[in-house]
Amino acid sequence: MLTVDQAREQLLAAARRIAETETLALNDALGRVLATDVVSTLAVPGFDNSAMDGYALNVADVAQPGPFAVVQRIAAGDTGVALAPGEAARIFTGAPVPDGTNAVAMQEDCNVDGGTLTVGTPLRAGEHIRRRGEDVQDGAVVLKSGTRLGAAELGLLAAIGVDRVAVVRKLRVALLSTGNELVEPGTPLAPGQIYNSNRYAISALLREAGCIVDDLGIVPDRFAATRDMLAAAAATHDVVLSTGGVSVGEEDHVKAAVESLGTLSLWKIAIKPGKPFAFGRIASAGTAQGADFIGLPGNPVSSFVTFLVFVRPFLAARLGAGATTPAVKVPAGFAIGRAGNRREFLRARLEQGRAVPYPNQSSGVLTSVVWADGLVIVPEDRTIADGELVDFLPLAALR
Ligand SMILES: Nc1nc2c(c(=O)[nH]1)N[C@H]1C(S)=C(S)[C@@H](COP(=O)(O)OP(=O)(O)OC[C@H]3O[C@@H](n4cnc5c(N)ncnc54)[C@H](O)[C@@H]3O)O[C@H]1N2
Ligand code: MOO
Repeated sequence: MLTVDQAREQLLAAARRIAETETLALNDALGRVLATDVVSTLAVPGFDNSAMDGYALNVADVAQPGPFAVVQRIAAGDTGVALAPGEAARIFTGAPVPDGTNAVAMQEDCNVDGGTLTVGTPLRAGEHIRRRGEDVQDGAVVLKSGTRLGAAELGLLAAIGVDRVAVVRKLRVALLSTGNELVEPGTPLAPGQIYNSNRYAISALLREAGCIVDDLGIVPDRFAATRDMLAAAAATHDVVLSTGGVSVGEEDHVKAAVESLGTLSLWKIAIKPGKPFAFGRIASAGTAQGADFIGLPGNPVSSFVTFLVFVRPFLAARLGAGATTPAVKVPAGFAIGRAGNRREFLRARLEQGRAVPYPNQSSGVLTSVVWADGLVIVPEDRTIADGELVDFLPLAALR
């Protein structure tokens, strides 16, 4: 068996970075990956400005509490004129401080009587002034190529006046489901049949990972049809992903068809759930190097977990982005007395700061993933004592 780390390393090494880019308006770029570094052509803030509603003055001019003569009024969007010694300006948050200012007094600390200001609380030089460039300096690299654009990144791009960004084009993924027992929701079940849940869960995970998904449905149970479908998918997609049919005893045409069109490695990975996992490449006339093939295990929790642990970082690498798995240390709200030989990802919740696993950890129980807000990592060959610190991966950070 490969360890989780070995499997991840091999996948990342095989991930060919997408070179094509497109330029999008900021509002269309949410979740996309920056294709170039972004350098600011201006400073933010662009000018020294007031952090408070109050009075701009110079504490070196007049011994506090004053008096200062209030001679001008500067609102946000206005510009003032330089202060002479002993003068103050009525000023509002965000307004440029006039030359000669070295502090702003909050209006709550001020007493104004007929244009004469006294300040009740002693002020230090620099207080309540936001300096030019304290957020972004002119010429600074504000975001690096490979950054995934979230709400904060889009706000920062707007703050430096950028309205369009070059991003890596989306990955095109063909999704197929294998299994004669599968039926689509909306259709009645015959004995022995189950609903195709992976199709919906994995399609959603792919879209959350920034992919365009073409859902090819349930593969027909014939070799030639399967091979033709895979060849066509590989010609027009970056990745072909299937669920089911990767374990040992399976009568499954996907594996044979992938092998007839390219290469396939069936991996046994020391991970629970999700031990069987297939990875390969399908050659095609349409693309120079063909499409990647990923075969996820059929059990719904196994496909979900292996997607998060392996496929998500692989797709991110193809887009030139990093995918972090930000584990936090939390005390175990459980104990495991017998060490296993696979690294286990328990579906768990934080309750009073302790990680509590869902009672049924079977790889068919999708309720465990819905219930959980994270995955506890139980290392291979280890027991866990109640209260011991364990790694917890918040699901929200993995999607
Ligand atoms: N003798 C062995 N049997 C199994 C092994 C093994 O090592 N030796 N591994 C087990 C493990 S671990 C897993 S995980 C599964 C993976 O099997 P496959 O990837 O071949 O998946 P299937 O056999 O097709 O299905 C497994 C399970 O999942 C259900 N399924 C499949 N597709 C879907 C879908 N789209 N939506 C909902 N549920 C689906 C399927 O009905 C089965 O119940 O193999 C073990 N066996
Ligand atoms: O590893 Mo399998 O994924 O237990 O069900």
